[in-house]
Amino acid sequence: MWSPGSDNDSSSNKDNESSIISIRRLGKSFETGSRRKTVCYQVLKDVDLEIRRGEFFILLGPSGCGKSTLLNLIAGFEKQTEGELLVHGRPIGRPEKERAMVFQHADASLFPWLNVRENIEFGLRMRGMKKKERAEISARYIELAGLKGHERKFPRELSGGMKQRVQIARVLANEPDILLMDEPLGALDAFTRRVMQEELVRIWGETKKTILFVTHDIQEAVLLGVRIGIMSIGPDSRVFEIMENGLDYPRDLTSREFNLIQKKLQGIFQDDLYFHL
Ligand SMILES: Nc1ncnc2c1ncn2[C@@H]1O[C@H](COP(=O)(O)OP(=O)(O)OP(=O)(O)O)[C@@H](O)[C@H]1O
Repeated sequence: MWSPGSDNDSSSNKDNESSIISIRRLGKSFETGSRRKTVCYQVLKDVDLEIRRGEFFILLGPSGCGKSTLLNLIAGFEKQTEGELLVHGRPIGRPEKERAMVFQHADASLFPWLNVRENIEFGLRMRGMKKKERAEISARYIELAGLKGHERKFPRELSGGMKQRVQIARVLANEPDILLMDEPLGALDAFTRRVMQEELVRIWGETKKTILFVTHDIQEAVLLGVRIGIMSIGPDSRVFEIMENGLDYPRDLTSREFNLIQKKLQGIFQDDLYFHL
């Protein structure tokens, strides 16, 4: 058992506390409609958020509030319309390997003609890394993601949970600083999802990566997050509250403390005030 923020970072406490992502008064709007009549839809407005190095941060909010939009901005897939978004103190340009995205549907991101090992090595090969070094790195992440013995299988021969493991291993092989996870377990059955939640906590503990994880599942948020950023309903969505979750890992879904946090979050979403934020 270990506590959030205790032994999860081998670097100094100062480093542990420092921000890796700084978001100030961030806004994002989209122009929609036809060429004749365009409508501006303001998804995010005045988002302020600091993500600490090495933390497991959850973005929690209902469908359509703008969680993926915020993740896409951090990934560099989209550009903000207002405000500031800094990673390592620098404005974000294009997508880079230091900020890696894990998508909900692994099928869309894995190459069907490559086996597990080749999929994991893909980014390394593209960067011109030598075969021996690639093999060492992929072996490490195959082991870490629990894929040993499945290296030669193709995506079509894998279960949903295994495909998600391959996606995570491939992302980790590129040594990102930040993992951006957009409902990565949303497409899995309940049993596999539970297993993968535990695995993710283990992988996070072993790699010390900063994880920004999007979900609309309150139980998942309490199970995984060190801090939980709660988003208001769109349009003009923002992170209006951040809840600290100091429960030790691995977390017990049946414990009184777990249920108290879960109930507190449920209360926020059921309160009439939430709909008028
Ligand atoms: N490229 C786009 N053009 C126009 N509108 C967009 C675009 N991308 C997102 N939106 C709108 O922004 C809003 C937020 O979408 P987003 O996917 O970020 O929400 P979400 O909280 O991730 O939802 P879910 O949990 O259902 O995935 C939605 O109303 C969506 O229609």
